[in-house]
Amino acid sequence: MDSHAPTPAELARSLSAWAAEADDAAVAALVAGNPGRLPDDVLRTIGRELLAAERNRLAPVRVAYLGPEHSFSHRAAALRFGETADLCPVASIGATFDAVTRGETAFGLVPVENSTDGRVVDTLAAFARLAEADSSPVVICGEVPLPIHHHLMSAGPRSAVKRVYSKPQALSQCRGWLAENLPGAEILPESSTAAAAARAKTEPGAAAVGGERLAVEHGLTVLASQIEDNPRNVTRFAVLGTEPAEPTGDDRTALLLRIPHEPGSLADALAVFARHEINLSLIESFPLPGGEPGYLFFLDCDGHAADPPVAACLRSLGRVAKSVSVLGSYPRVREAV
Ligand SMILES: O=C(O)C(=O)C[C@]1(C(=O)O)C=C[C@@H](O)C=C1
Repeated sequence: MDSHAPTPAELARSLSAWAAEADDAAVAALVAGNPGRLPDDVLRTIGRELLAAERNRLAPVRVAYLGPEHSFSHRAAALRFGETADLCPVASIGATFDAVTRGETAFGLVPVENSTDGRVVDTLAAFARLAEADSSPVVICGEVPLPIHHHLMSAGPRSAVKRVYSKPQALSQCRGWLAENLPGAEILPESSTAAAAARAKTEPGAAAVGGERLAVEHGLTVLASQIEDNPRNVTRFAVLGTEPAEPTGDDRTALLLRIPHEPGSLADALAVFARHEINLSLIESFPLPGGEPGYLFFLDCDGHAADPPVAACLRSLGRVAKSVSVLGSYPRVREAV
């Protein structure tokens, strides 16, 4: 018998872990039986928000995200935990990890990879630090694939734009459009799309690249819409938490692998996945922290670390790698929301 009564924080964590999957099933059923004239996506949003509001009423959940408000990370956090959750903006991706590590928030949302621009370096660097520290309680317990549409916004007219600010990943996702349409403008980094919009509001000659909501909230004019180079631009966010997610039968596992810096060691590691018939959906190399020669490899594979085939694969991998860290196993979300 479990004699330990859950604390409010534990209750909040397990409620929201439960609710994310339950929401998916409940909302799918609601949409399948859509009785009225509301479009399915509107019904889906209402269903999700109502369930999240009830969950947050029972046990409010705190979630850290790269702010300020109305960044894409904010959007991903609101989609996953509801607008009624206690959504806490922080200044950087590293600070999102810190908030969860220190228990200041139960969860955090961080961008991992983008369909146009690839990996988000700050996030991989934070995971690399986490694996080095190996006592960290932080795990990936979910994912949010979010369609990303960028807009050029400013307080002044397009003819006055001399500088364009945004997060480097956002600027890179619009690289072609910016080169073609604003060849004379300086392209400058900001800590987030939301920070760029705040700057565009006050700095003459400045424009920002970011989501439409930023223009509304800051009273900026949208000078050009949907300027991303790839119309199917999607960023996948990881949900950070401290409770591992249970297997669901359709999961993904994120791994960090350190292998000997010698010929054939990557091929040996990949051969283990082939032998165990485990499919890989991501592989990224990353320089070792501290400048040692060699690389870390981030891998995503199908299945949960507790599934017998994945567990067997991880055991074999342990024999060819210097170290294998499981960053988290979590339910796969197949469709961007
Ligand atoms: O700047 C933001 O709005 C963020 O949430 C960060 C971020 C990222 O770094 O990938 C998230 C989604 C988009 O790809 C662009 C920017």
